[in-house]
Amino acid sequence: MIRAHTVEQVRAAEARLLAQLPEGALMQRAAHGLAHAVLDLLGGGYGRRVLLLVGSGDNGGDALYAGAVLARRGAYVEAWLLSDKAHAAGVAALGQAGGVVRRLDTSSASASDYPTTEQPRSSSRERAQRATVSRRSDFDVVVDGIVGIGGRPPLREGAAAALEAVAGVPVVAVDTPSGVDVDGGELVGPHVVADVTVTFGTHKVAHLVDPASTASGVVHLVDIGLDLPEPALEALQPADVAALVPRPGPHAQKYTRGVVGVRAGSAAYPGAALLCVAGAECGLAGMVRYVGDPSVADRVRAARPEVVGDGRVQAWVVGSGSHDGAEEALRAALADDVPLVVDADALAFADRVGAAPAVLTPHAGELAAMLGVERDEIEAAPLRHARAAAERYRTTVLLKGRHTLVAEPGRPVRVTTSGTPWLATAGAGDVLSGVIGALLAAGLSPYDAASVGSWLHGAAATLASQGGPIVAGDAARALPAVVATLVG
Ligand SMILES: NC(=O)C1=CN([C@@H]2O[C@H](COP(=O)(O)OP(=O)(O)OC[C@H]3O[C@@H](n4cnc5c(N)ncnc54)[C@H](OP(=O)(O)O)[C@@H]3O)[C@@H](O)[C@H]2O)[C@@H](O)CC1
Ligand SMILES: [K+]
Repeated sequence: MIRAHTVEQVRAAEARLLAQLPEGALMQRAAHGLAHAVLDLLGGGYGRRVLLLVGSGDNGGDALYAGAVLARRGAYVEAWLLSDKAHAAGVAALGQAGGVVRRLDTSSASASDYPTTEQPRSSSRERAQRATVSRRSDFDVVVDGIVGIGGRPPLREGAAAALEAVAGVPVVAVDTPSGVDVDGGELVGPHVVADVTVTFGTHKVAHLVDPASTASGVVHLVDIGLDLPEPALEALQPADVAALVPRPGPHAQKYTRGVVGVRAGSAAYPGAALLCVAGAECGLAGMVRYVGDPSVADRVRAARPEVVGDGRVQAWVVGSGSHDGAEEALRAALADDVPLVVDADALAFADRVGAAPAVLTPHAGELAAMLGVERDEIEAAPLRHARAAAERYRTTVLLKGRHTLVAEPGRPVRVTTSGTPWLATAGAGDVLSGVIGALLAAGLSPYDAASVGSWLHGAAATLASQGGPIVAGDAARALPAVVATLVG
């Protein structure tokens, strides 16, 4: 499991550990992990050129100490101090290791080596640009030590200008890409876009949740020994999914494995029925029933002879392509008093679900309609809105996206990081709702069914895609192979 904690949780764990360790030990752990990640990226230290962007806090301290390690490995290391409060011991350590320190907030284009003398004031943007514009391509890497968990977005003007001046150079962010909203994963102004983020102790929410995760690049976690509580967020990994995927016992038969019923599709949208059934027929439940428009039911049976008609089920999937039959389909499914997946057209009636165990599966547009906000508000803050919907409906809400979120009151939000951009294709959601329905029928809780289903769907799409285009049915067809790899 990959876990992400809030700034407050990290600070509390850090305080407990700091009390047990010699002064500076924690920062040294962080800095060495950071330095080694930079060495890995550069393929060594000797002859490499490293620029440190250093803010006023310990994030800059990490960068400076890592810079000292790199300088001792033969790298040319230059630090631009963006604040006159930069970590003093770190500055001294870098100087002793042979690094060059320039104070961008007090010096001009002819930035002199640390210590500098006070220069006439000009705007921070001008100073940064003058000091950097001729050198932007000289560096092999920029280490972003501007702000970490103490930062308040967006990035300040001087820092943003320094970043602009080195655009195009690969960036390693220290702990978090500076300027992102660390706990919310939102992007509210200028921020660093990192190629690699080296973080300490635990992941932060912004590393996993969109849109901020797009600014984090590859995230490398350095263990510094923090003892942490239940996370705010978690991302299932293959071993976690393998532990949760239902398997038939030695005496299993179709009914004990669970029967999933599909009330989806309509004469107007027969394809949704076929795709939802394709997901439900992933093999994780013992049997699939289809109930719907007779002409659609004929097509489902013609395509999938294993599918049977109405009868007892352990879970229902309702709403994909149901069109104007969605309300009635939901009413009929609720009457059975079994867990259900509420998708697409049925989401408009999600209030009727009440206390029934359920997974609501909106995309951003559908969630916007449910919460009465604009779609772009959801896209700018998916985590906040997924949580709000889970509270509002008191149930499990799966918000589809590049990194799908599963929120349930009182539980860490689960984020899906399997998948491929090629999965953004018509009908993918229909397949997903069918897969989740199968997992519910097999006995998983709504929270596990939604997060495991989403992970399997993403992994199946990645397998089917092989880096190229796919259609929704390809993901459904690849899903058994993904499960076989996991449980084999
Ligand atoms: N916790 C741990 O376990 C460990 C933590 N460690 C490291 O410590 C880091 C946290 O350090 P931190 O607390 O000193 O805060 P940090 O993020 O460096 O900067 C905050 C200062 O920046 C400023 N500032 C604020 N917003 C800004 C903006 N938008 N744009 C520009 N400047 C802005 C503001 O100062 P101001 O200028 O307002 O006085 C604020 O006080 C953490 O991320 C990790 O790297 C590791 O060493 C070891 C283990
Ligand atoms: K940073």
